[in-house]
Amino acid sequence: MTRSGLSDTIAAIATAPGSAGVGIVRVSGPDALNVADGVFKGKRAPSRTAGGRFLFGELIANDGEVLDEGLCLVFREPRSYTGENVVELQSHGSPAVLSRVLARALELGARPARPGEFTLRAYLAGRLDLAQAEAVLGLVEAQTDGARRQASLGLSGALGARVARVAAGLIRALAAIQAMLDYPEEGVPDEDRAEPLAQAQAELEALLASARAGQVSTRGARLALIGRPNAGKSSLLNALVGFERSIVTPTPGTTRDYLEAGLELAGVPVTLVDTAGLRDTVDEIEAAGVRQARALAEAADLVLVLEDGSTAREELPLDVTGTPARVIRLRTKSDLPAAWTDSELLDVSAVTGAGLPQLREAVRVALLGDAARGEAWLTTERQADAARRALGHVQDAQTLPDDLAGYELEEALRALAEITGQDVQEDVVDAVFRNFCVGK
Ligand SMILES: Nc1nc2c(ncn2[C@@H]2O[C@H](COP(=O)(O)OP(=O)(O)OP(=O)(O)O)[C@@H](O)[C@H]2O)c(=O)[nH]1
Ligand SMILES: [K+]
Ligand SMILES: [Mg+2]
Repeated sequence: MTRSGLSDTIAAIATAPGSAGVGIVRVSGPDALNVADGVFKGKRAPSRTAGGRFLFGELIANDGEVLDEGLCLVFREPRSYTGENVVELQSHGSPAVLSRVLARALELGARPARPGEFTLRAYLAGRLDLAQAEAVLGLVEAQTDGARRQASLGLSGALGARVARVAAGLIRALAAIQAMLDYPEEGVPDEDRAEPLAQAQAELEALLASARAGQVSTRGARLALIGRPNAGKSSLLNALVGFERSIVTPTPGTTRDYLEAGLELAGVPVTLVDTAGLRDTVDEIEAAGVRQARALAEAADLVLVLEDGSTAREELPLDVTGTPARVIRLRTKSDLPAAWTDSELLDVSAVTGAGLPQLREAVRVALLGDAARGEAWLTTERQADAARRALGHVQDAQTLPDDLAGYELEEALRALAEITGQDVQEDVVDAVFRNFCVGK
């Protein structure tokens, strides 16, 4: 997408494909009001709303045929989403009606909007920064409350504010360095440079720690349940999802093909993967399941390793030396008399539910770390990459003489500015908006 052609008027169906109670065609640009006049005939006096006005009336084709009854909402520039004149034509959410309304808008001089073009215009008009535009995409795509919360925080500008705090510290350090260079005889104290730099570094490290949490909370995570036959993997999956998703029997080797169940854990969209119990077996089907289980464990974001606490402990046919963040070890069937104990493992019972709250908390910590819930996180790889480069420059600045340190801090500030899009190349902006759907 390029920035040329932004002086024209665009139109698109803004609601999801398919039938629904209400559907919206959105029009933005200098001709939006003319388009509205051509496609909409009001029946009653306009009602006033905060941002503009809305009218009840009819949506009409070029030959005067009434397509549907509906509303016309007018948002005059600059008090609109894009900063331009915007009209939203609401009809019943019928694909047939919406395609005719859109066709009429195009006849009247609008052109089809490209993916993300409404939000791109909001960005170019300065109504949103780039991180906020990414948050719009995150909000549209949010499948869980956690993803929604992070997107809302991003959209509110909280991420921009967090980044601005880091930038302010760097500017303070830069000013101190400048003073040292210009007035060496004044004896500017070393702390004036060191303190804001150390603080900026800590804040950048916290921001980067939030990046993994942000990506997990938007993209979701895969959790594999792994263990010997009859360890209680299927029972635990059922207990976590709250219904009998997976077959449970006293026969070892019940689960062969793996199966998945989706749920929300700590605000994260999680896919639980139940697998075949690990053992050597001559059964061809079960052996294939065991091979698959190992591969699923490799590919998972987090592995729950289960061991039956009610029978003699057997060695796990699996290397669980993964980092603690990747593996949570469980002793199952804690409602039964313990055949062994191990303080390294978390006791759980699928039957009584004991230990499940602690398990959910352990999953939360493993997936999200200590990224604070109320704070804005970096949610895209683009943002994380810019923060990583900024941190590198800040670290370098602390080891260099003043004149070179100043240069590193300027580079760090440039990298930070990319997060909110104050200093980005057109192709980066295009890449951000390419991910949007038409109508956003
Ligand atoms: N008392 C008690 N029994 C349990 C618990 N979890 C599982 N069981 C029993 O242990 C047996 C095996 O449970 P499954 O959930 O099928 O175990 P699995 O690990 O999926 O077994 P495979 O699929 O064969 O590898 C069943 O008889 C379950 O009822 C538990 O927390 N407490
Ligand atoms: K079983
Ligand atoms: Mg099973």
